[in-house]
Amino acid sequence: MTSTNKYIDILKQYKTALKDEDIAAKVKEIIAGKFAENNNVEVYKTLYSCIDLTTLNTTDTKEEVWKFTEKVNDFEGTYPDVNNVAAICVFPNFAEVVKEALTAQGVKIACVSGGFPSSQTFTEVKIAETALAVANGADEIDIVLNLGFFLDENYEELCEEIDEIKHACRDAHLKVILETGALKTASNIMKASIFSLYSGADFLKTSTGKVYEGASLEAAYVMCTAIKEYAKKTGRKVGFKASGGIVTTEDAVKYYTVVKEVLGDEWCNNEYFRVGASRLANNLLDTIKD
Ligand SMILES: O=C[C@H](O)COP(=O)(O)O
Repeated sequence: MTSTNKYIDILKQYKTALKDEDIAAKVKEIIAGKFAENNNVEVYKTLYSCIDLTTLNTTDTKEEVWKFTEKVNDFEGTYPDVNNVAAICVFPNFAEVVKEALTAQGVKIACVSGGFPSSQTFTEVKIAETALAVANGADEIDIVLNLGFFLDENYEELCEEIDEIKHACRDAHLKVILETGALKTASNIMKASIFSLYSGADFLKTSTGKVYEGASLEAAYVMCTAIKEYAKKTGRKVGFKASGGIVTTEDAVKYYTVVKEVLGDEWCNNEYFRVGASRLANNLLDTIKD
């Protein structure tokens, strides 16, 4: 068997021929039936603790990243019954700054890597960037799947590259971003999810929040379905991260609702669910205070 066949055989174990209109109908049904029961302050608090608080600006400076981290430190004890965010997410060259500034307990350092956000660079560069981020303090690495390989159906190189980056992560968790806005169809999103899962992803993440359309509930539904089926077949639980354009409490509760309905309560905590966002945290706090 050639190694290309190996990847085709993996796909055959899953239902990958999905109709976009069926997925849209399913999501509509879930939100109509279940959103209201999750739209409460306890869920807002859980969501706050699932945030990967993100700054990914071309203009970010060391001083700004330091101040950004201090805000997370200052949060401790401000709301005694609200846990801090899950992680601070920055460009890899700022891992060291966050590591030095961070005093808040339990908050992880997440770094985008691997030629983020395009993923268009040499595999060797992606590996080196990842290894440097980890050496500088990253607990979590967010990379973008190589969409060029995916669209070329070059599944072998696609999966091997993720696997090599996973090794460079050592003990750090690897999140694989599918860039669902570029993949467009539910079938593509399902296939990209499966390849990422079998290449060692610890989390599947929807989007970079750059250039392409960000997260969608339909993409979340497909990715969570892949995670569920994969967990059933292999016994390995992989997390889900929604990111890109998630701003309001209502947006966040909708993603929580999809995760809960597809994956269940076991996934509704920051070990298995994250929301990557630069603008959500204060909105959630405002709704918690009201
Ligand atoms: O990974 C996180 C995203 O880049 C955040 O996107 P956002 O700025 O739309 O919240």
